[in-house]
Amino acid sequence: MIELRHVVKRYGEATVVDDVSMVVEPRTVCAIVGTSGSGKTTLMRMINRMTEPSDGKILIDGEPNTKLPAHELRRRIGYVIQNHGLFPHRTVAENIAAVPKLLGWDRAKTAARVEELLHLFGLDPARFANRQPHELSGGQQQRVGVARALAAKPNILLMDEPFGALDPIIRNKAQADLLDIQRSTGTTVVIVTHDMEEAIHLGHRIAVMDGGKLLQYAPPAEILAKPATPFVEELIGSAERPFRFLSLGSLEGVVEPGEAAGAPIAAGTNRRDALAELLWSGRDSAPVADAEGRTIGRIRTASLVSGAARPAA
Ligand SMILES: Nc1ncnc2c1ncn2[C@@H]1O[C@H](COP(=O)(O)OP(=O)(O)OP(=O)(O)O)[C@@H](O)[C@H]1O
Repeated sequence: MIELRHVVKRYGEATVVDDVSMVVEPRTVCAIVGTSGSGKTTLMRMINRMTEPSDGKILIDGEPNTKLPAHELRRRIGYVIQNHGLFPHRTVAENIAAVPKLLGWDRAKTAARVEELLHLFGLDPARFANRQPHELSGGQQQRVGVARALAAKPNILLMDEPFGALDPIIRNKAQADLLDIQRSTGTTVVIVTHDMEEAIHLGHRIAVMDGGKLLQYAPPAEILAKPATPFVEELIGSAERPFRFLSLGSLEGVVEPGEAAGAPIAAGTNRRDALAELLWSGRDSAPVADAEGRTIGRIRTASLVSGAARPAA
């Protein structure tokens, strides 16, 4: 658990993080969103003391983060930045092994971990382990950046706009991979992003920053349904709001008995994607199939549309 208590950062006269208190529960993803210069990165960097607060306290699993020397704390917390920050003259394997090496892991254990991570991120060790970062695509470099941050199995992973430089398709894949890995390892993730879409997709809770202040800290559904201020509402984007709301919902609850024509929609599809499929194929209903391909009922455009309405207060 990460707990921020009245955290403040000042640079000269400017207060860039202004009395922020929040708790990130273990095994969850917290997405920090806000406009440029709102203090997102500064807030996150105070967790691993890349930036020291001017005031306030940060506790990790109940202990002040000042208990360990800063460099030791940083080795225990994974950190990923936008342009991956890989060492350019080291191989992929050496990059991933950097923190285990600092922690004094033996060769065999380190090599096994590097191999495990390369497999996990879909990078065949025989092809990729000995390449240098410039011999990889942007998406591959970013995967190596995340693998490196996870190498020593940190409980906490901090990510600063990690997918900002990726094209939309690779970005979706990187987000899906992150969620899979987060679920399977139980890592607590704090991710800074400009993109509300990304925050809604990844975050169990979203922290909205503006001018150094934490305006709202709540689960995505609550941010969408009850934005705390006009700024939060603006950030959500009123035109996008119903669709973002739909994207949070599964088909469970809207599947009804009955038949429908045409290609089935997978039961694991979110409501927004299912609606898009119905609209695009010009149907007002579609069969729904489970993972084995068995039809389990149908969905109707009308019931998806009514689920996009603002929830009753
Ligand atoms: N070392 C520093 N010295 C002085 N001012 C700083 C320093 N680091 C950050 N700032 C200022 O603090 C404010 C918040 O910066 P920060 O990087 O946290 O914002 P951000 O929300 O992450 O922005 P972006 O999305 O553009 O990265 C900015 O006005 C920035 O200029």
